[in-house]
Amino acid sequence: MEVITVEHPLIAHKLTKLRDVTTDSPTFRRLTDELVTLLSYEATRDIRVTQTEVQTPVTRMNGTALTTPYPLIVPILRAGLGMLEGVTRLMPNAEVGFVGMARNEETLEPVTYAERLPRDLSGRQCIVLDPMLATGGSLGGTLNFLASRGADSITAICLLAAPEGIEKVRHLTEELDVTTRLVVAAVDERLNENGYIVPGLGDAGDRLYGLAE
Ligand SMILES: O=P(O)(O)OC[C@H]1O[C@H](OP(=O)(O)OP(=O)(O)O)[C@H](O)[C@@H]1O
Ligand SMILES: O=c1cc[nH]c(=O)[nH]1
Ligand SMILES: [Mg+2]
Repeated sequence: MEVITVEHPLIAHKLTKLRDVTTDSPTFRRLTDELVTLLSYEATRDIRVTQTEVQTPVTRMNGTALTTPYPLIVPILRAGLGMLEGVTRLMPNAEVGFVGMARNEETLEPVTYAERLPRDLSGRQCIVLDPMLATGGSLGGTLNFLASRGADSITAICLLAAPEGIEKVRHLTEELDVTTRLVVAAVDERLNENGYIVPGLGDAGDRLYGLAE
């Protein structure tokens, strides 16, 4: 699995604001949206394209069009939903599949409560959205769903990742034999005893949408 940490002053600035405990929900949502749009620039670098002719006001020329079908966009609910608009704004015609997972905060294992994905993803590129890659259980489970339906190239966009989660997902993708890239704004130090990313930004879902229960 290729891991791309996008180093850019705008990303570092917005991520710092996002981490700030005093940042309120509306600002957190806006910053998440802006960050995912910036990360998408790197995450879509290997998106498939075809040549197309275009008539300019002056002449005809060879141009570029995204190959259809576009990559399937898959936000992992809840927190991944906060990243959806930032990607679909760039590819308005892309299809969206959904995976709903909530981590059991005692076992740290993800529980899947929703799954709405196309049955056949043979030969399809997919872009998975989740702000946090902590133990890797949630992203790993989603990669399993996509690979079992035949997806052949998966890019995950995360805001923060822990080294422990990256290693777990790396092993899994070797087993699954699916080309996977991770595009991330920062790789943090570690997980704490509660499975939270340190220094991190807290619970991304709660900061976007309020306490779950
Ligand atoms: O790598 P992991 O250890 O699986 O942890 C990461 C997951 O935890 C968070 O979701 P959460 O379970 O809090 O659900 P939520 O989005 O509804 O808040 C986050 O958005 C990831 O999906
Ligand atoms: O730090 C973490 C770990 C898991 N999920 C989050 O939202 N934050
Ligand atoms: Mg949460």
